[in-house]
Amino acid sequence: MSNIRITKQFSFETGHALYGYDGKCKNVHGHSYKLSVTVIGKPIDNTSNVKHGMVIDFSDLKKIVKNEIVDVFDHATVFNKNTPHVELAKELEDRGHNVLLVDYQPTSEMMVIDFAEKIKKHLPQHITLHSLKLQETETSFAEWYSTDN
Ligand SMILES: Nc1nc2c(c(=O)[nH]1)N=C([C@H](O)[C@H](O)COP(=O)(O)OP(=O)(O)OP(=O)(O)O)CN2
Ligand SMILES: [Zn+2]
Repeated sequence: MSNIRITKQFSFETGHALYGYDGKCKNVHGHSYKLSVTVIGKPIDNTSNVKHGMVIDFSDLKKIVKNEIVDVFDHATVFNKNTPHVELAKELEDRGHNVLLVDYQPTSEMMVIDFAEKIKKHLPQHITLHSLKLQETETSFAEWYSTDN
């Protein structure tokens, strides 16, 4: 049976600020992120399996990515907890805002690395994470490929 790549796409709205950056993205601002998740595996070849013909049910992939990423990042503001932004984060949290502290600079590169680790932990054994594409704006995106790592 051939190996097949399948992809599911997601979107979420997230705020962030790049502490120490020398451009406008040092300010708190937000993006409508688009995330494409591609996994690779062989379609199940067993007529008595309800998932016959599927690498992984798109809805099972959706559950993993929704639980691990979309529901966590959507309408949250992400700050690097290793910077003075942690004080701003605390103030916002105390005022009831949805704040997410991460231990990295929240660029699209670093977020996609984080997402890859989170998704890999929850995939069934016979499925491999092939790649992720995180689109921050219409013209900017970062990609993670298993073959590069
Ligand atoms: N390598 C990276 N560079 C930048 C990142 C990043 O995550 N990785 N992030 C930002 C900002 O957060 C923001 O995304 C601005 O990006 P940019 O593409 O510069 O956005 P613009 O709207 O100015 O782009 P246009 O050229 O107008 O489409 C900055 N850099
Ligand atoms: Zn940004």
